[in-house]
Amino acid sequence: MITFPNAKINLGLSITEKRPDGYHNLETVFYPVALEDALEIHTYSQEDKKFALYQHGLEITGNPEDNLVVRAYLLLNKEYHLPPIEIHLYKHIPSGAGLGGGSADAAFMLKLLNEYYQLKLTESQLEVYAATLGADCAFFIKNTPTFAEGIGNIFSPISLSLKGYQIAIIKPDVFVSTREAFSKIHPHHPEFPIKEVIRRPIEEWKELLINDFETSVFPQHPIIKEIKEELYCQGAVYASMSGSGSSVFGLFRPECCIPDLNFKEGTFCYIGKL
Ligand SMILES: C[C@@](CO)(OP(=O)(O)O)[C@H](O)COP(=O)(O)OP(=O)(O)OC[C@H]1O[C@@H](n2ccc(N)nc2=O)[C@H](O)[C@@H]1O
Ligand SMILES: Nc1ncnc2c1ncn2[C@@H]1O[C@H](COP(=O)(O)OP(=O)(O)O)[C@@H](O)[C@H]1O
Repeated sequence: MITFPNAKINLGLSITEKRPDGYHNLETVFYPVALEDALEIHTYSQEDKKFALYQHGLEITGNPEDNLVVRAYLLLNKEYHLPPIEIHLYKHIPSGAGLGGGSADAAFMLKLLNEYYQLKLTESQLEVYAATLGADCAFFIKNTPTFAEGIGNIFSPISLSLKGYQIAIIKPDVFVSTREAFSKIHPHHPEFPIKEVIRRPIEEWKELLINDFETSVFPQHPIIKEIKEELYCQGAVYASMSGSGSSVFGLFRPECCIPDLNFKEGTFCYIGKL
């Protein structure tokens, strides 16, 4: 059985408080994007191993046992004693990009196992499992536009449709550590709350909808700022870094003809429709 885990972008991201546990409270809107990995599972015929993971496409750092699809499988296996499985993961969403690719894979693995082995888990139960695998992971269970607060794990649905808009996602060949990006932030409540800004016309977002990580990440990686500026030059109605970077997205009007985007070699570029 096969499924296609998709990426997300952050529309605005405010880091509001540092918590006693070292984590930060934040506010953001997660919006799904049709940039997809492919994830396939089969019951494994050789029963001497619990799982075998075959990776294709873009590279993922770390050991196979730490891959979030494996962690999702082991999590459900602990409770439901699942048969051994063979996993094929084709990575198309770049990692460490602020696009939630790892979290999407984990959440879609939970949904896939639920269906394949008829575990009859409800959406709420899947969300509880997903939340243990990563702060934003549970978002991908419903996978609809969502306002997130807390450490990025308390969700409320929002009514927002960007259907028809085009999106360009550009990721330069630089790595941003999420932990380090957080450590450079001075938390504060935003002047214009994201939940309100998002209801305003998209033309106003450029001035009002802010990703706080840009302030801490841009000075260290000017290339990310340059990409954002280039997307505006090319006609984006709104452009921003996603999450803690290093990808930047630009939203273009449905009728806009996105010109050829020429970035340095090694830069990931995706153009699609919302
Ligand atoms: C901030 C967001 C917004 O979308 O960034 P992106 O991952 O999308 O870039 C996410 O919520 C990130 O979630 P996730 O990527 O799962 O972060 P984790 O691995 O749980 O945390 C990495 C490190 O970031 C810090 N961290 C993370 C989340 C949070 N609310 N406060 C924090 O201070 C902690 O130091 C933690 O050790
Ligand atoms: N299936 C997976 N896909 C991508 N990254 C994964 C996966 N499993 C584990 N990881 C690890 O998770 C980290 C964060 O990945 P990802 O969620 O794609 O980035 P981001 O948090 O920037 O959105 C990577 O450093 C990678 O080593």
